[in-house]
Amino acid sequence: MSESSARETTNPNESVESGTQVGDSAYQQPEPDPNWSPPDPVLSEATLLDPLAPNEPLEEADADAAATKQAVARRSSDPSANKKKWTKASNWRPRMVRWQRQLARVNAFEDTLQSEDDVTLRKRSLALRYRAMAGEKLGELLPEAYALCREAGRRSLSMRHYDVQILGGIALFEGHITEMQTGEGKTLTATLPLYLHSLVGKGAHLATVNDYLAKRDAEWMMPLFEMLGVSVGIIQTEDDQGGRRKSYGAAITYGTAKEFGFDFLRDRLLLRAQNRMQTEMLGSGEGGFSDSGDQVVMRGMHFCLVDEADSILIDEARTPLIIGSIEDTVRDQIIETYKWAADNAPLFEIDEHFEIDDETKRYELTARGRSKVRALPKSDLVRTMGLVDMYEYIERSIKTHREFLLDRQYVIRPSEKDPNVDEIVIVDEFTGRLAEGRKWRDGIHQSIEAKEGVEISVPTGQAARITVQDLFLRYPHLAGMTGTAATSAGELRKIYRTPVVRVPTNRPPQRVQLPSRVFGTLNSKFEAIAKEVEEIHATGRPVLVGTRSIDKSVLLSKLLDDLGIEHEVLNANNVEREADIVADAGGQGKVTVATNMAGRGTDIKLSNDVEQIGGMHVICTELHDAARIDRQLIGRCGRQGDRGSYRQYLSLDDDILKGGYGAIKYEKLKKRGEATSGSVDRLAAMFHKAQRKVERRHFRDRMVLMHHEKERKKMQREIGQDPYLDTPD
Ligand SMILES: Nc1ncnc2c1ncn2[C@@H]1O[C@H](COP(=O)(O)OP(=O)(O)OP(=O)(O)O)[C@@H](O)[C@H]1O
Repeated sequence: MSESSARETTNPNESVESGTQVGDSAYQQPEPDPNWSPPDPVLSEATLLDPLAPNEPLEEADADAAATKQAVARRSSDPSANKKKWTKASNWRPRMVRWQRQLARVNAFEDTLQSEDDVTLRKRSLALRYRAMAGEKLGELLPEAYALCREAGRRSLSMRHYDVQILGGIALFEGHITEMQTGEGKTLTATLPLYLHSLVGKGAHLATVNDYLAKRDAEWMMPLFEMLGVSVGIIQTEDDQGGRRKSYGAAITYGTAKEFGFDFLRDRLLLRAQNRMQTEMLGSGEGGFSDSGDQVVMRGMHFCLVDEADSILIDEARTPLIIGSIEDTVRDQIIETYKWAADNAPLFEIDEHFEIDDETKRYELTARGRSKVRALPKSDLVRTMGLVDMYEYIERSIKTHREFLLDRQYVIRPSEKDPNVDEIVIVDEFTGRLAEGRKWRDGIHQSIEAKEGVEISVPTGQAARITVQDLFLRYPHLAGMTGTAATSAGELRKIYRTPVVRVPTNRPPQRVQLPSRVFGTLNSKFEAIAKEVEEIHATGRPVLVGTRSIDKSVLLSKLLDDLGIEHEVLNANNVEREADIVADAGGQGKVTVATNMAGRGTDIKLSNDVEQIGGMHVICTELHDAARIDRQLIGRCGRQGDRGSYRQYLSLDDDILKGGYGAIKYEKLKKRGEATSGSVDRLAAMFHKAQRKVERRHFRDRMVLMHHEKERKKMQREIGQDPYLDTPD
């Protein structure tokens, strides 16, 4: 079938190919420009986007937030990040001119530094630290600090920061979120502001999305920091308090946003406990000194660079971080009810016994459904549960039966604590990795445990909580990096006061988008995907196929086996071989089927021969809930100006349609889609519309959470309680 010709179909099982490129405009890669030349170190207005509209004053969400308030005030009073300066579009140009001058100053150091030995570099670094500690402005130290970093990168990692990376680093120092294309080297760029901010000795944090990336990036960049005499700490979920304290004691600390948040909460709980003890001892005449041996692990919050900023600052912001407290006294009753609901949920029929609200995704029993609940046999323990609670248990269990599926949203694994006991481990929707230690809230996790017959983890009350928004607003200096911030720029600016700038690529992008294909059914889509793999594989180009879930990676693997195509599968069940699989994936004739694990942080290097025959081809088998995740997969090809191509496959069975339009509308749309004789572009647009609907729903969830948290904290403060700690002071 020709790539360029659009055609129409009425057969749902047949592939439909769109004649033009479809979808988000962000997907559309320009044809490589033959006249392209490396970006002028001087950014042009066209390449560096204006950071949108003026910054609105941050609504004083919570007054506790004395610290938050101060942090924001400090950020605003920083001359380089002065809020007022952002209010006029005309003020954008002076900033660019300033950044260009800074870059020239960085470059001016290069020859001198290159002629110096390692010891002299380190002495320079030490001298910078003294100057910073003595109160010299970091902006003044920036040119030498960035030049030192660049030289250390060149010597220790054989990577010299490109000019565009230095410019990105300057924007980060000034509190921006920089949008850098996938594969442009965010990891190396991060070293610049981290090093500069670390000079004042208050710690610089890099927050990323998972333990794996925190460790990988820290270890990768470690030689550079070591050359400059800067210590690096890494926080991992399994670390004990002592290990954490040591890591936070380092000049630069890599960790996940989640761990930073939990450490903040644990420290806060500890401080309160110590204060209480001290007060009690004073009251009992024992004197005011107490030393329980426990110490807080963090040493304040000074600068945080958020990697994958939209993922952390936006996606993760939907759920607050919560530390659980003591066991619930009605534990047995609750466990028994979860089991009872799991056993009975499959007896309930959609429409007859329950309905699903398209907008809110809430499951609600109908009158017949409720009477069915009342009629169900129950043990004494369940019977003592309130009727309304019983309805809720059943509704929740119906939801988990329908929406939470084994090998998609979760896997069952022997527990790390006790290998004889199985446990549910969430598969992170955005990274495809196992999210060890994370649990769904609102009883969903327990409901799934009951469904799968594994031990039900005792639901706990909560002792402390913080939202991602509150956490990051506590840092006086905040910046972020991402491959895909532009779509979230408004939200980021409004909540975090961080303007978004786009940094140009170092070499021209050469990634080519092939027209999307739409199918009637999932099976016909996967068969066509397998055929495309076969065709591209025959040319020798490596192929990477991204699937949305583990079970679909297994399905495709079977189809490829049938065609006799040798391939590797990378999913959360196969983590041990990840490094080997990724190292090989860019070789000639390699085929790799991967879940979103092959997203952010997967740097597939092409072998030399592959670049000549067209680079890697990426196949996206389904749209994800966030367009950003699709772009991350696409970003595995065409990195650093390499050649590459990608194609999006869609089918009317795809989850995104159901998720976006709701079950009832989806059925109607499906019928229309099957019978459509209209434009294929319109069909594909329907999928992207569904994706935007899901994104908008998530946005609303975050706004509701923020509003709710704001009210909650106001109330806590009114009654004189710490807004982050839930049990009474
Ligand atoms: N200045 C440089 N000189 C040489 N190689 C570089 C430079 N900067 C980045 N690279 C290379 O570019 C590749 C991509 O880097 P990195 O993984 O940090 O990109 P990224 O922007 O984080 O991508 P993604 O968002 O897809 O994870 C790596 O192989 C890295 O070695």
